[in-house]
Amino acid sequence: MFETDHIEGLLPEDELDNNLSTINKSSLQQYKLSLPSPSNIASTVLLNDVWSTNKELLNDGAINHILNSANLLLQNADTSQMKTWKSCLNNFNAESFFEQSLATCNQCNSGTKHGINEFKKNKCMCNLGLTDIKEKPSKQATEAKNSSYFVKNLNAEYSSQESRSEDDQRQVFKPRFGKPKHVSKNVNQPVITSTPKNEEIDFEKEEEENKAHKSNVAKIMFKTAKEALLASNPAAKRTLGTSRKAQAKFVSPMLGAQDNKQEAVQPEITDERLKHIDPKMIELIESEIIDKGTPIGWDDIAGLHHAKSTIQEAVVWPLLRPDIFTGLRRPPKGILLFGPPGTGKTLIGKCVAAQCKATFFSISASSLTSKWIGDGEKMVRALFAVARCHQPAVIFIDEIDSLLTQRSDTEHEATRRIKTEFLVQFDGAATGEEDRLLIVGATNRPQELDEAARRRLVKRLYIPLPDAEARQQIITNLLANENNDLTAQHISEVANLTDGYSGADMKSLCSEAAMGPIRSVPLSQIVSIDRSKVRPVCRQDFVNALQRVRPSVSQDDLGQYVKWNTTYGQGF
Ligand SMILES: Nc1ncnc2c1ncn2[C@@H]1O[C@H](COP(=O)(O)OP(=O)(O)OP(=O)(O)O)[C@@H](O)[C@H]1O
Repeated sequence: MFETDHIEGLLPEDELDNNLSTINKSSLQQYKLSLPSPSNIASTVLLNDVWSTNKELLNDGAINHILNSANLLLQNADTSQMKTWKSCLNNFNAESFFEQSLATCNQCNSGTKHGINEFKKNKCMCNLGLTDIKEKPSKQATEAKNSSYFVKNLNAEYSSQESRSEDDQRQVFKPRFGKPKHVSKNVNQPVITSTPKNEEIDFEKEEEENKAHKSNVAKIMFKTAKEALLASNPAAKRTLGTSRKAQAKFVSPMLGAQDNKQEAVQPEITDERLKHIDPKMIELIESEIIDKGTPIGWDDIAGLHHAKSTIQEAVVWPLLRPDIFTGLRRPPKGILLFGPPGTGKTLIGKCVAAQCKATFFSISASSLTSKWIGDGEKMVRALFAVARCHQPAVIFIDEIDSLLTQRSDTEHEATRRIKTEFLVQFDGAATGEEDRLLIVGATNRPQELDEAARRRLVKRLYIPLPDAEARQQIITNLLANENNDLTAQHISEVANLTDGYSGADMKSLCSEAAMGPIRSVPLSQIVSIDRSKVRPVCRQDFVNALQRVRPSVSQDDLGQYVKWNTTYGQGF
């Protein structure tokens, strides 16, 4: 540790300048800046470097000269302007400093300063003006000798080395250059013989401490956006940085946005049944799989009277009155809706959920085997677990054929595992007396379902294409909110012209017809025209639309459904 207390003030400023006259001023400045603290690391680095490269060549005079120069520099250091030593040392060239600290050689009359290389090569042993300062003091040594500091700290101590103990000898070198150096016991050769290992360790330690300090300061000064927000708005704590839990709603991170909505934040799910389920999956199910759309009523589904009454009797009433539907009246846990695409299978599933006041979970089986490939198995488990927490619940599985296909040698291992998990969960739901879960499977390819699926989906209902009456109802329902001048006769006419159209096809037809009035508006007015000025949808629009929208289901396909229905369906 550099001892400033007893040195400061001992050497007047101008004397110091004189003593340092042979030393480059910019080096002095650099050295001053490199001093981070009174711990004097920079000088230690410098001297370690010099000693490690030149220790065999250094004689007493050279050492004393270096010590003296460095001492004076240190004394002159302005601690108030100190910067961190490491950043300053980046620019610090110890070798150049060493050269600058050497005086002009006046013994070999070279007239120039010797470089460190000459010094190393020992080309000139005239000591470069650094002969033992006791016997042949150099100019700066003479000047320094005159100063009280030098007399007290260097010359006097050095001259009395012989009478010192080893410990005391260390003190000769210690105060000016940081940590104590090991010196030879030979008083005539007080050359440093080695740089102790622990000194290097100390140095590293100091560097570590410096880093830690910087990091601490940075931590104090730096605030992340989240921390800044929390500092100014502690209420935001609940919504930032943590994953939302199963029932948590989205809360805007905007300042103050949530102030009025605190009540809307729902409590976390603490249900034991969800303990082993990945919260992310629960969240996904809550956000993507639970259908929170408009409730569907029986009247919203055109036609399909048989299917509707069967479902009502088989599953809706039992779900509403589980106390009556026990024993033999116990409802099936799974039903299958099969038929051509766009005939209202999903509508029926939604309607069942709405009528039973149940939570409607809607998932596509193909997404289990593709979108969540790898996680499909877990997703199935999570789905049933969340559904159990939301009883009564309807789990609607679209394209169930892609999950419960007939086994084959080419079946993918992941798909097989999902399927197994699904059947396990299904059976669990089926046997759980208390569970009020209904699994509704929908498929356009019932013939691909395997036996295990057929057995579990006890009620298998054919959802056919809508008949003329159903198509008429679909048109009427869809036009109810549109400006139109179609009479019942017109609608019936359109219904008769659309044999073979599915419910989804009918919807497309009505959308196309509704574009007729818009297409009749001149392009120049389309942006500005008043809504009331747009003409109503008319019969001709449907005639035109019929040219563009064609039925999507082929007769061949219909034949297969009928056949499968005869074999495995409820039949009607
Ligand atoms: N019977 C129907 N009554 C009223 N609208 C229907 C009917 N069938 C189909 N639709 C209309 O067709 C759209 C698609 O129906 P839905 O999704 O229920 O068919 P889907 O049988 O589930 O089809 P997919 O097999 O392709 O999944 C519905 O949104 C509805 O507008």
